[in-house]
Amino acid sequence: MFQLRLINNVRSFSSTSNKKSVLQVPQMGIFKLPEVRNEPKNKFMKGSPEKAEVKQELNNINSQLNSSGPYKVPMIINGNKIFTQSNKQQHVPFDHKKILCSYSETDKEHIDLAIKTALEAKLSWENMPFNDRAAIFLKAADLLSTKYRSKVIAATMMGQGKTACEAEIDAAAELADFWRFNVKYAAEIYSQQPSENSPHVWNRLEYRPLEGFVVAFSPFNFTAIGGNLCTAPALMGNVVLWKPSPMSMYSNYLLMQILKEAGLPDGVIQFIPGDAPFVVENTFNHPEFAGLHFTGSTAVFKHLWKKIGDNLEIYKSYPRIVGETGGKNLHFLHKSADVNTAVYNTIRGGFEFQGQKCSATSRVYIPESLWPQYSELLKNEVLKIKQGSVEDFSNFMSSVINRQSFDKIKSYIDEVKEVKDGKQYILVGGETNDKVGYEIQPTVIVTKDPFSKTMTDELFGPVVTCYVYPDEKYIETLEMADKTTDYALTGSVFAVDREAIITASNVLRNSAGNFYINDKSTGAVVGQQPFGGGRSSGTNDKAGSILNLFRWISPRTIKENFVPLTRWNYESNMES
Ligand SMILES: NC(=O)c1ccc[n+]([C@@H]2O[C@H](COP(=O)([O-])OP(=O)(O)OC[C@H]3O[C@@H](n4cnc5c(N)ncnc54)[C@H](O)[C@@H]3O)[C@@H](O)[C@H]2O)c1
Ligand SMILES: N[C@@H](CCC=O)C(=O)O
Repeated sequence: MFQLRLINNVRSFSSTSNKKSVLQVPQMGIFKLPEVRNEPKNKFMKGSPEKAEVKQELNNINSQLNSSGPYKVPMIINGNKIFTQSNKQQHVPFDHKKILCSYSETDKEHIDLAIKTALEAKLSWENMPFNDRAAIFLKAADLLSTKYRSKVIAATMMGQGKTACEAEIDAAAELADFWRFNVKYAAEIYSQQPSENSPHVWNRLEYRPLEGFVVAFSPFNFTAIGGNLCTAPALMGNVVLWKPSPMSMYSNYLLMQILKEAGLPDGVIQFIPGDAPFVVENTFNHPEFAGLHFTGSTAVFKHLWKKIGDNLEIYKSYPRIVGETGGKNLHFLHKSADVNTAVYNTIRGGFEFQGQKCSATSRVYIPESLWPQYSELLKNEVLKIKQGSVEDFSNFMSSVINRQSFDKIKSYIDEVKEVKDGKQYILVGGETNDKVGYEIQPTVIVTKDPFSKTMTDELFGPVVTCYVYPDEKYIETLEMADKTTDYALTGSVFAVDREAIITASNVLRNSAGNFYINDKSTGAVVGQQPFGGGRSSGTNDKAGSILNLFRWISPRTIKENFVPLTRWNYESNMES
């Protein structure tokens, strides 16, 4: 393990109160962090304790909803739970009549209060020694992975429609990894110091947080992403206003409780559910707006970037803009590919969590020599997929998140069914049902048009489109795939032939920020595959890596001279 080399030996800080304290904190040791490893994932096998615990938490949620009604989620500003008159609801996607929670929406008065009290909390927070800041997030990771594990998993299952396995990967493992690995990366940043010192000089780098506050907007599809977007800047000493997604409100609220229990001082992260454009209008117009940490759709991110540009004259500093957005991710098979591997990975990549991952496989290129075998196996296996409530652990898939998403995906499928131009057809799936949940069958479309709408648009649902190419046109088809969409998030090549792998890697260099060889386009693990894409898919600042943390600091160079200066002129000046 590397060592923490803190430069600021003595700092002043106050703990949870907003009063400025004069308490001096000496540094009497250079502390080593505990070793960080990826959180092991439970499998929820029959009879396992973890399965029983999650089932119990699901029962607890149902009992609460039946006896007392939906959970009530407040804003949290400066540690205070605030309920307003304006309430919205989060539904259960696979049983949409059921309301999981109602949440209070922010108004102008409370956004102003959140900004004011965050800025008041800032000095104490940034002055807290790194060891203590680190301990808060390490403790939060441990609380999440033990005491709160099943509770957050159950909330993610009910609210976002994830199966137990998918919720485990996201809400337990990935978030614990984000919180632990970010601490390790922050320590690595702090230990990066100038390598050279002239005689009698000591050069240092101090990694200051940004001046002002950061705003985080998070998407519905990963509880972990919400928990990372607000905490990564906070770990580096920033204060953050977090607007969670309306469709992940309850699980995200639980994270605030964990952070509080872990010792996060009041005001450092303000939880402000609300109308997104309203929150934008009332935070982006502040001189102390210092950064945007966004994950969501490309259109929204581009809109936010323009807003920030329009307000540039207002700001004290140039705001940092970090945004990870949509994808149109490909699987590309070479004729040497292992067909079984390619098919099974396509099913996992395309249909896990109903295809609602930015990294979900949504276009597949198959050489014609493999198509008969590939299409038959794919069709037969997709027909075996069980879909329904996530409370039934034997289901592999559930429902998409809401009515808007259901209608959008259905409209794309219906168009393929209705336009009988002989260019595309449905190989398997294509049925939809919104009676109980927003259910869309796993659907495979086959197209002769490599630029058809389902080959280019992000659908964010369980729809995979296949394009069959002549075996001898491998390079040309790779080149075409590179130019097919504006997105460049994830992509995979399936091949045994090493030359084919090298060719794909070269041609697709800028088509994917995460490139996989004989593996699916989804499932990046913190600490192993830093995640993010280029082009319209985002700023590629790699969530859960050291690169992301660099965006939340503004380094100060410090040079100290130990020897007094005895004259102002130089030796060469003495001759004349
Ligand atoms: N690249 C990645 O790492 C990554 C990860 C997860 C999700 N995503 C992308 O996120 C999208 C799905 O998530 P979503 O449906 O929650 O995305 P979304 O863009 O609808 O919402 C994301 C966040 O932005 C807010 N928002 C919505 N409209 C807004 C507006 N006009 N102004 C300001 N904020 C606004 C939402 O309330 C939410 O908090 C997909 O496009 C997916 O690819 C990307
Ligand atoms: N990091 C996740 C995707 C996050 C986007 O939704 C993956 O690699 O599958």
